[in-house]
Amino acid sequence: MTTEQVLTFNVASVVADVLQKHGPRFSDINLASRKADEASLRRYEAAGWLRKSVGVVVGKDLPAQPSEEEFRLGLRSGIILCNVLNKVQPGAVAKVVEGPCDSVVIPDGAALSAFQYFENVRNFLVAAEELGLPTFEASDLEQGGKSAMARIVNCVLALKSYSEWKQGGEKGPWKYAGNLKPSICVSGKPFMRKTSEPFMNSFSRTSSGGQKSLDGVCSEQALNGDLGHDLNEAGNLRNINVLVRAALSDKKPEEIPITVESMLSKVMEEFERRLANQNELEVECPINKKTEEGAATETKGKKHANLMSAHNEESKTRLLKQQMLIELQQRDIVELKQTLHTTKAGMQFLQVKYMEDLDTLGNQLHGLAHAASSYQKVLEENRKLYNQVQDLKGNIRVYCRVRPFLDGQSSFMSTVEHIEKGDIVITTPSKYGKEGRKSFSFNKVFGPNATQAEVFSDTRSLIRSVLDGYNVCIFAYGQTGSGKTFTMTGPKELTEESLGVNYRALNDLFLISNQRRDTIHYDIFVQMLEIYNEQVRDLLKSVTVHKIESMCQMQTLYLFHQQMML
Ligand SMILES: Nc1ncnc2c1ncn2[C@@H]1O[C@H](COP(=O)(O)OP(=O)(O)OP(=O)(O)O)[C@@H](O)[C@H]1O
Repeated sequence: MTTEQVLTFNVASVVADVLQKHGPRFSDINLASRKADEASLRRYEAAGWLRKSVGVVVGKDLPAQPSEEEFRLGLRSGIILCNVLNKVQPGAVAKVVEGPCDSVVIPDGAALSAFQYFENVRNFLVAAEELGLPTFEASDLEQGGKSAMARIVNCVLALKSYSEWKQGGEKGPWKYAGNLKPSICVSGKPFMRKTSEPFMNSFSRTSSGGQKSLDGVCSEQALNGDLGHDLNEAGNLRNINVLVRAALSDKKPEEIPITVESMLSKVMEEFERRLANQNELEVECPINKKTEEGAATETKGKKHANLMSAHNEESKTRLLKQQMLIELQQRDIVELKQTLHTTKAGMQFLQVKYMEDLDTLGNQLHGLAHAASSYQKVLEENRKLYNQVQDLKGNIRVYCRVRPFLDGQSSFMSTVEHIEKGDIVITTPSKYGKEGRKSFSFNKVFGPNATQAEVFSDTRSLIRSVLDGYNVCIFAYGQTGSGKTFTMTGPKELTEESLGVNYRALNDLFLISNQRRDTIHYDIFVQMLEIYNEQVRDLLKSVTVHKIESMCQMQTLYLFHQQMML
């Protein structure tokens, strides 16, 4: 086929058909919803044009963007349709019933009005058919339904197209939906009103003249399932985008070029098939060979050729874009792989380092445990040595403390002549010679000025021996008023400095036991006893009295009362 010939189909519809037929998952992209949107757009277009054509007053019943039902009701009376048709083709409808009953009130208004409507609709349909427009059935306006609406909208849009063709000066043959208008194709066939035909038959879109005209073919094509694609080229272009995306959406990047290639080859096949069909049709239809139509056909052919090349260009551009996208994604994948590799290596390095750190920590812990056990051994050794020192110092230690003069006593009455470390010399003025001067030796002698802390300092080491498991006994001995209570407890008004041996010993006992609490658990018990006139009295259990003999058998005694007598 040469480019001079006219294409009776558009390229976009071929591509859309192929994509619909072969595009995978086409049904998944909600075809129904897309068709509904498309139908709505077409309906709005038809309604808008009708309203514009007939004006606000006549078109008051038809909203600008009507629903299917509103569209049907708006056109049901046929008034708008007839008026529009008369505007496009003056005199096409001879009589238009403007009111439901021409202002005559009829009791059974609804039925009669319906008849009046049929009259309008019938007249419109007859006139439209004579013009070669795709028509619908009068019952379509009564019953409604999707396919009925599609037929009505198609008819209105065809009328619109026809009107635009006329307004454009009727240049070239009028074509709608890719088919030449039969009034031009079929030469010598005048427009004929068929008002004399039976009412219902006159509404049939296929029965005109008892045979199917080219209009009929056109109508049939327009009314089949692909109505929207064949009628609206711009819509087809939009659809192609949607279909291409749908066909490629679930494909892997490496599959896209193969898929696109296969789609294009199918488009070419379909295109060639349709060309062949058209050739056959042209052979059968000598009308197309009219010389007066040659120029127009040539122009149309060129237009289609241009359109085809534009489509090819567009397809190539799209293919290039997709290839670029694929390359970009492949680069991203390579980068991601590298990142993954680096991260993996980093993780492995961290794992090795973590294991090394764990080993080091384990070794250090082992060293610490070893040091701790050594420390315990050293500590034990130290304890033994400490207590051996205590033994060497003497198991029994005797200290002497000289009480100072009390208030009211004169110091020149003192019998203490001399004190030096562990020795004290006492003089008795009433006796002379050897008897008047006596010397005594102790572990240590504390003079009248010795403080409570100094007295306790020599006793302190024994408290630690108690906690090491040794028995210790501390007691004070002396005549009445010599200062036993003062040394062991302290004065009546106690201060930190004046605390006696008992308080200080107990403080040390709890302090050391607390320091050792992590390694040794101590239970500490206290007894408070009074021994008087050879009788022992438990001050915490005042009823129990023991003989002094039984008391002597006790191996451990932590605390002694200041008046303990042996
Ligand atoms: N080193 C001292 N410094 C100051 N005052 C002391 C000292 N020793 C004892 N005194 C005082 O001497 C007095 C008698 O002391 P304390 O009561 O301790 O004697 P005691 O031996 O316990 O007597 P008793 O056997 O009758 O109970 C108290 O008033 C006490 O405060």
